[in-house]
Amino acid sequence: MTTHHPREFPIILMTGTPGTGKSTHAQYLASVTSTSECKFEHINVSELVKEKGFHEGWDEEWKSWVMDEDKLLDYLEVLLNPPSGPAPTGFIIDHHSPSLFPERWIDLAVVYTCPNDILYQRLADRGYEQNKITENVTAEIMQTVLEETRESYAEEIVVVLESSGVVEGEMEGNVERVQGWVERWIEEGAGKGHEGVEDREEREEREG
Ligand SMILES: Nc1ncnc2c1ncn2[C@@H]1O[C@H](COP(=O)(O)OP(=O)(O)O)[C@@H](O)[C@H]1O
Repeated sequence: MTTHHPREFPIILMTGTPGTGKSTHAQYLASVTSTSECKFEHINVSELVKEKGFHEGWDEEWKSWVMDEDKLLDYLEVLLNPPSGPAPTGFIIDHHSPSLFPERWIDLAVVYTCPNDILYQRLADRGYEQNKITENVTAEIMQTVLEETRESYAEEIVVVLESSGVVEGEMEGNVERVQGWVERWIEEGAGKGHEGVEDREEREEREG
C-alpha cells in the first residue's frame, strides 16, 4: 500500500549540534519569506516541548526537559499533515536530534556546522554547564548529528552548511541556497509525487 501526504510547500529540517546556528537561520528564512507565496512556520522543537508540556519532567543533571516523544510526534503529525488537506505554509523543524522524525515528513535536511572553538564560546555565552559544553563540542567534533542525519534520510536531501559567523554574508548565502532549493521543489511539484514511508519500504525491498 502507498501512503501519500501531498504537500504544497516543503518541510525543512534544520539540525546540528546546539549552538551551530539552526534557530538563527530558521528565523531568518521565515522572515525573508514572510510575504512570499511559500511562507514558513518555524517550529523550534525544544520551545514547543516546553510550551505545550510534551515532557516527563526536568532533568537537573543536563538542565533540560525529558521529552515525551509520542506526544510531540502526535501533535506535529496533525500540524504538518492536516487531515483536511495540504498545509497552507511550509515548515521549518528546528531540532538537534534528526532521527526523531519520520522520514516521510522531511523534504530537505540541512545540517549546520560550526568550528569547535567558536561553538565552545557560544555555549559558554549561553551559560551552559561544563558537562553540557563538553558533550556538545565532542558531538560536533565527532560529527554525530551529520552521521545521524545521513542514516535517517536519503543522501540527495541532506545539505551541510557552515555557520561560523565570521564569514561576511554567510547566513544570507546559506539561506539563499535553501530558497533556491525550495523554488525547485515547488516548480517540480515535488510535494505531489512525495515518497511516503510505505513507498520507501517497497523501494528498499525491491533494491534488496
Ligand atoms: N552565521 C552566524 N552569524 C552570526 N552569529 C551566529 C551565526 N550562527 C549562529 N550565530 C550565533 O550563535 C549563537 C547560537 O545560534 P543559534 O541559532 O541559537 O543556534 P542553535 O539554534 O543551533 O542552538 C547565537 O548567539 C547566534 O547569534
